Amino acid sequence: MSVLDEIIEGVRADLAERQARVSLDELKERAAKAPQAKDGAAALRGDGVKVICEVKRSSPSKGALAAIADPAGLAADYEAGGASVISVLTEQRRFGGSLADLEAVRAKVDIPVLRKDFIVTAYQLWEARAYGADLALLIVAALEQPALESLIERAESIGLTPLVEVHDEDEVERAVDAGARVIGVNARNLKTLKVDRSTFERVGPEIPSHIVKIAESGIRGPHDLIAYANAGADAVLVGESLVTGRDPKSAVADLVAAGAHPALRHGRG
Ligand SMILES: O=C(O)c1ccccc1NCC(=O)[C@H](O)[C@H](O)COP(=O)(O)O
Repeated sequence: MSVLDEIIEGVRADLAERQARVSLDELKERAAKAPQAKDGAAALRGDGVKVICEVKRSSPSKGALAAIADPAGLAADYEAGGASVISVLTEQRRFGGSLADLEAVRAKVDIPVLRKDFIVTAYQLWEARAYGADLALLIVAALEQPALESLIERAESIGLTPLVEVHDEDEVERAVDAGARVIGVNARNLKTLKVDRSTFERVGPEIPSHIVKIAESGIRGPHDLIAYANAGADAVLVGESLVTGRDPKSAVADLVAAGAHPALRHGRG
């Protein structure tokens, strides 16, 4: 069984437990009361390279990274540093996240919030909206094509921007065929968990220009952002280097400054 399969097995078990406690109708009622979703795609477009900052306590590849007693406070620091979107890992078993983290972050920041999880059912999309997310991650490798298509459609219909994650050229084709407007290329191989930063250089050019392109994983600082920008990224998604650093707000500000450098403007507008 691959790491992804193992993670999804745990996700499905936790999901069954939540579904037994909270009906879909209750979630929909809660979603109806949530603040209107912000436009996640718009937040990632424009001049320069935008920065998505992640609330990440632990990971299958590295184990414990940071305790993060106050996820909302961390997200506020990210926002103050100039982040365009906050990513909240809500998977519990391997990443130490929760829907409570998502709710707390949503209540604290004004920028769009991404629910980063292993979404395999529409119920999880309703959860995302009910707890205040504006974007939701859909991983192509975790979904058969009909499920990918229907989850993208459902996400859009309830106001969420789907961030569709790919790892290779075939997955880009599947994401585009399914109607993705925002695609993230993850440099972390989900079978080996190794990060290969050249993945974006290879896979990014396969993504049509009208789609927002995000480079995910392995960004250690401005030099990695610049490399991804030069390969055509509109945004980068950063977790580990921010949560393990001493000053997340300044680290984000350094990334944002690098991303706003006039030399990087590739004119998406
Ligand atoms: O981070 C992991 O070990 C991991 C393993 C299996 C599936 C997903 C995983 N991470 C999720 C992510 O995509 C990253 O948290 C995100 O791209 C940020 O990456 P990084 O800056 O390298 O923490």
